[in-house]
Amino acid sequence: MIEATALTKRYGPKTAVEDLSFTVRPGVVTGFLGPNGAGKSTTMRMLLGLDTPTSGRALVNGKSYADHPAPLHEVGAMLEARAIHTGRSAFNHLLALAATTGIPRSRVEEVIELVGLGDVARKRAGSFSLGMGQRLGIASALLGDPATVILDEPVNGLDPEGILWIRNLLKSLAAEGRTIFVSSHLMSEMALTAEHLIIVGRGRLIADTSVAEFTRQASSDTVRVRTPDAGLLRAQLSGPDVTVTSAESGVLNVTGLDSEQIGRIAAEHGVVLYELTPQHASLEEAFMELTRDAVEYQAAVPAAETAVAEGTAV
Ligand SMILES: Nc1ncnc2c1ncn2[C@@H]1O[C@H](COP(=O)(O)OP(=O)(O)OP(=O)(O)O)[C@@H](O)[C@H]1O
Repeated sequence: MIEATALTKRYGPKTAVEDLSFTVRPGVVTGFLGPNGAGKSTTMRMLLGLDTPTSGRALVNGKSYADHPAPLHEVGAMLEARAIHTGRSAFNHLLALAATTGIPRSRVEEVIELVGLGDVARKRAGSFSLGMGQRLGIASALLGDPATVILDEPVNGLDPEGILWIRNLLKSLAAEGRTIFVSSHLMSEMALTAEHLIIVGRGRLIADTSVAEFTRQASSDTVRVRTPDAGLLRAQLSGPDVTVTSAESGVLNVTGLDSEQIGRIAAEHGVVLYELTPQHASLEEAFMELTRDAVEYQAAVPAAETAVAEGTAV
């Protein structure tokens, strides 16, 4: 369990995290999402005692990181996958880490198998690909068999097979009852991996929601209708909450009625339909919309596009 309460971090005049409160529960993967510079890494560093909050509190399994007598058994983390001694083999890297915390050699062998590094464990970690480095970072995080696992952008730069592997691993760790908190700036990836989402922007909480709820809200209720009788159908689709727009000939975009209702009205009036499609905004679009104002370094949008986006005729 992770509990952040009114967490704030300032670096001089820069506020990286501001009054951030959330709870991460065991048993599900929780995604920590936000655009670049939103404060995800800073929050994770405070959870791990690597940064001191300016104010507020960060607890992992009921205590601050520093108050745990054996923190590696409580929380395993990967913040910087490449923070390893490149001259050492993966096996020796993990063995050295284990030795400092009284973890037996057998556990080192266990995590090497768990992350699929068995064949290369004796090779120098410096020769590892990005994916192998990520696996080694995750092996280090899991070494102490921790109840809570915190990973900062673990899928960054991985190939599809590596992404699928991490996704399945995180789900299985959560199914064992662990607390899994994983950051990303990719909504589409998190939607496939996480069950719950904490979304931040400019250091502040924007949303604390389940993936299912986020997906439901992201789905717009517009239905695209293609018909040779657009004028006739349009006249029949009236109602106080119904809006019909048309951007191209023979195509109507209808809100306020679902596809079944539109299909029935069309049938009643003998209108031929070529297409009747509910439209869904992509999760990535919904995420970008939600965090639009919180993006720190926005690309300049040409004036004409801004006008169109804001509904101004140009
Ligand atoms: N040590 C520091 N000194 C000054 N500013 C910092 C420091 N660390 C982070 N910041 C600033 O705080 C803000 C939050 O940074 P942070 O790295 O936590 O964001 P993030 O969400 O992890 O972003 P990214 O996805 O780019 O890693 C940024 O504006 C960053 O420049």
